[in-house]
Amino acid sequence: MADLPEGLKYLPGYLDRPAQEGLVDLVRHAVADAPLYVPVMPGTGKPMSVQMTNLGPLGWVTDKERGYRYQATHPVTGKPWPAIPEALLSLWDTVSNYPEPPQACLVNFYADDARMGLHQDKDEKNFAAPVVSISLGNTCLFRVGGLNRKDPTRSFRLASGDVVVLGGASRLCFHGVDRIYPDTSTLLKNGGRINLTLRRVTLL
Ligand SMILES: O=C(O)CCC(=O)C(=O)O
Ligand SMILES: [Fe+2]
Repeated sequence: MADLPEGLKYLPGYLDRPAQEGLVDLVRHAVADAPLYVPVMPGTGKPMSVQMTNLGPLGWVTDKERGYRYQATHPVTGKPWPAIPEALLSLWDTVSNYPEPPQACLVNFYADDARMGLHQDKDEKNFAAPVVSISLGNTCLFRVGGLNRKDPTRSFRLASGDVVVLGGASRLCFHGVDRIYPDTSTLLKNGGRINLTLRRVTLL
């Protein structure tokens, strides 16, 4: 696709249907142990429209008082996050071009009316490693811009099985999800969209 930021890899249809079903199954099992919860914005305490959980030694969390950060335990259960499944570690190995494994897999669940505002992924200490994003379920409208919030953006749809790698010069590009298109996939029985992002958090 033309005009994508340098370093952004867009891999449409990267995962076939059986691979997508396998990942949904793994996510379902993980969510039984580490339930989805509603994160709130720092300061205002405003709830996000996306529900979240994590896999891996570290997980991205946010709350009113302490803001955005990574921590080793689920904020509701207090338990360590479930492990990142082998299928995701191997996907990272194939597409990340980074020698160390991911330390966090953020699981975002979007109901069909959820969205995610334009933001940078910058709570990691490691910007050399890419963020690898996997889309499952209903198609979304994804927007990506530049390194400044006001830079021009371009939008494209991410369908179930698509993978995006925000690496290199695109690692800190602003991005967000403007909308979910209902009934565009049969993968999730009750609709909505799951996004998984694999991240390296620490430098070493
Ligand atoms: O849902 C997506 O495609 C993007 C998610 C995202 O940007 C994030 O979790 O930081
Ligand atoms: Fe992001």
